[in-house]
Amino acid sequence: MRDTPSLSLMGWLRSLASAISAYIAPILGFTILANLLLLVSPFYMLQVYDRILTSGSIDTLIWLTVISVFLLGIYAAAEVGRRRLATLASVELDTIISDNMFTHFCDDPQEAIEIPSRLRYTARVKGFLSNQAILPFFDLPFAPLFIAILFVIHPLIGTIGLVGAVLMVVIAVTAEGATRATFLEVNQKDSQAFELALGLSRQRSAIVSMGLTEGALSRWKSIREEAHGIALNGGRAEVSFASSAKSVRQMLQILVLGAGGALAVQQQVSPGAIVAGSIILGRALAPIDQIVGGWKNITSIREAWDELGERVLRVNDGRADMPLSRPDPILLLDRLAIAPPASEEALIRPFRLQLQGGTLVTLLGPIGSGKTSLLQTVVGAWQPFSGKVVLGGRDVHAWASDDRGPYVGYVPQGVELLPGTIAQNIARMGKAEPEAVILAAQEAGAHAMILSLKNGYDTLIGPSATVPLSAGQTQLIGYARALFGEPVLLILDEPTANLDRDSAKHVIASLKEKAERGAIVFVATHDRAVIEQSETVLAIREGGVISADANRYLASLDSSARKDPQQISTGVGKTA
Ligand SMILES: Nc1ncnc2c1ncn2[C@@H]1O[C@H](COP(=O)(O)OP(=O)(O)OP(=O)(O)O)[C@@H](O)[C@H]1O
Repeated sequence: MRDTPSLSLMGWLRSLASAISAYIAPILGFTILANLLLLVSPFYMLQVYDRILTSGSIDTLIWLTVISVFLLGIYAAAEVGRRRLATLASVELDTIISDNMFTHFCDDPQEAIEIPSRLRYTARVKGFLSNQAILPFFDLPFAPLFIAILFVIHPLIGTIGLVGAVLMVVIAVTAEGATRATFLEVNQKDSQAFELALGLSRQRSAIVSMGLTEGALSRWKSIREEAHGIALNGGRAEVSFASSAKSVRQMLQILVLGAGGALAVQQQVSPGAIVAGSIILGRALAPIDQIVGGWKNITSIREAWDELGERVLRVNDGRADMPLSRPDPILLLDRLAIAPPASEEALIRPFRLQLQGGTLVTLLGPIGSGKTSLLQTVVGAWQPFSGKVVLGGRDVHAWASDDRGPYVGYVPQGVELLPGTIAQNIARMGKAEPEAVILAAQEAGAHAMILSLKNGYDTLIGPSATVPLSAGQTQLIGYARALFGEPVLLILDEPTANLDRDSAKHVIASLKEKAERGAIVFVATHDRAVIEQSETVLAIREGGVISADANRYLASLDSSARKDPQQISTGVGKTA
């Protein structure tokens, strides 16, 4: 979270306006109409006090009333129009941000972590428009017009209006300076509390089993208490500014009435002008009053806008690349070096490897050596530190994820499924023929297990699930998802880790079968049974990748009677 916003208030308003530019002109049109029609009531008062009361003409009064009511009807329609447009603009903005958010989510692993907070910021910005809190900013430019009318009524009344408006702007500017720091501090504490709550909800078992409840609760309480303390102190300033603005506005209206009364006694203005002047002053000051009263809200939106950043606000040009055909099953890791996102040092030094369809390769290495990192890079989730991953002649990282995805099956370590049904998860959340879903489940050895569930393929996963799936069940469904659509490249990270012997046997047999049918199968594993089915092993050792014939590797393991993959030495040659 930044301490100061990157944009000034005007800069922020300009940036917001450009994001919803299509709506600005129509909202402005309705605003002009509504503000001009706001003059109907003071004009009506002026006529009633100065003409009707002196002439006693009931006919004129009736006509005047009918016309005024009609014009106020148009005013109401203009208000509805601009409010509706503000809501539509909020929907448009939400769509732009969501589209961009998911595009960046695919491009940059760091963006995935940001999504929950970005969603909270988006809701704030959207609320600013849908709650019509933006409209006082549209009304503000009409304040000079109303003050000019006050000058026409009488220079003294105009001067009171002008001084009052300047005073309220000073209150607004001071309020911004005085409350911003507090607001940002409270927000920071709120985010800390939110992250702690998220951690607690994910680690309930560890907390309960090891008696961490009291410690977690006191940590939570201390963050909340700090936030409350700051909010209470800062809240006092905020309430003072809002109340000052309100009472200044009331006082000014009294002053205008008083000054008007004095001028009327001296017959410098008519009695109607006193009432009209007071109403017009009220209209001139209303937007400033609303802006000062909602300052906390505005600070919060500006912060959200800043955090979202220009990137997620850029309008999508809607262009889509031409989908590419099924790639040839040739995987080239070309001088590929691996590093976790944002890391400045390579975890795995450059290596070269080419795999053809029909091969099953196992990836070995001690814990933390970079197996998962290597697989994440090969599937396109992480950018290479250097070098390229080329599938069927196409650079995986320059290939749009949605277009590339159908040709890649990936079972990550610790599979997690998306909220939805089992069938939707296997079908990768897209539309699919039931036969294709069932085929993938059968190949993964998950079909019987799924049918044994009460709702079969319609069993819900995620927050709406009645019964959570076990780790093994989740892994099998994750494997079926990877097999769906017959991908060219299958990448699996410890696919047998949570499985019983029979399921593991089925998975290994199906991997072998997939390879025999032409796919490239690349598996990180500690499971000897997988290595026995593979032709080649790759081992990560001290930041380098070495390759070996799987049979020779196993023989060397047996001869040394050590099962640690780090021990490969015999028959292992460096990759090109
Ligand atoms: N998302 C990430 N961001 C930053 N660093 C990461 C990330 N994921 C892994 N690392 C780091 O990369 C290194 C290798 O981790 P990786 O998970 O690739 O190892 P591994 O060989 O798969 O281990 P294991 O056998 O335990 O699964 C670790 O030091 C880890 O801290």
